[in-house]
Amino acid sequence: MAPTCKIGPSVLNADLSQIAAESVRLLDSGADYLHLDVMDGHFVPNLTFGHPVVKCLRTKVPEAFFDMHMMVSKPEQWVEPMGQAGANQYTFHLEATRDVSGISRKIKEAGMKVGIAIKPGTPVSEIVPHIDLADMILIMTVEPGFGGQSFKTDMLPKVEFLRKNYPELDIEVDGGVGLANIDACAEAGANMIVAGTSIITASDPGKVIRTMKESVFNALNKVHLER
Ligand SMILES: O=C(CO)[C@H](O)[C@H](O)COP(=O)(O)O
Ligand SMILES: [Fe+2]
Repeated sequence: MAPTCKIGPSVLNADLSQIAAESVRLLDSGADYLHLDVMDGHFVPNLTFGHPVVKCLRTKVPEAFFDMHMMVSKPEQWVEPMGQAGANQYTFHLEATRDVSGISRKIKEAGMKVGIAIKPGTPVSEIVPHIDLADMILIMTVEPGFGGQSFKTDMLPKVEFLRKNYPELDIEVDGGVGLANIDACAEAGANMIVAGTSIITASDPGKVIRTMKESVFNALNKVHLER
């Protein structure tokens, strides 16, 4: 099935004391899912929140798709707690595990979709042997750890490679994405767009989300027409 366009704002740079209200505001602005950044202070030099927060958030946001970006050193450790907390997709970093098939099986057994992320320094070729295990591949367009960083355009060839070789794959970009680079992301073939700062700080988040959706929709349509 052809990939569809989905915009998933990250709440990383939102007012985390109001994470539920901020999540509702983003969903009411047209977000297709929520991208929740979990950091353990080991895999990345920053610390955010874990499954207890996700469990509470789920009670306030019962319907939304929670895309967990697990920037943690021991991703296996948090699979079951996140599944029980109500997460829908569990995206671990390829660099954080030696047993991709084992953790992927655990994620599916916990009732979640499998996401595999790679950092800017990891070649896209390293993901190829595992591609059949994944529901989604996340191409980091910043060094993971902080929101508000500058977009790394040189990551887009990784997206192009994946889209060319896996036309049905969900491909997500994450980090520094905004209106200045959404067309490049869409034309490279990304169909799941994570944007934090550019949406959270916008005076009209709905307008930013609609503009991003239009860009990705046009790019997906163009590819479809060229086939
Ligand atoms: O994974 C992340 C950082 O490691 C965040 O999801 C990403 O940075 C989103 O925030 P922004 O759009 O502000 O870059
Ligand atoms: Fe993220």
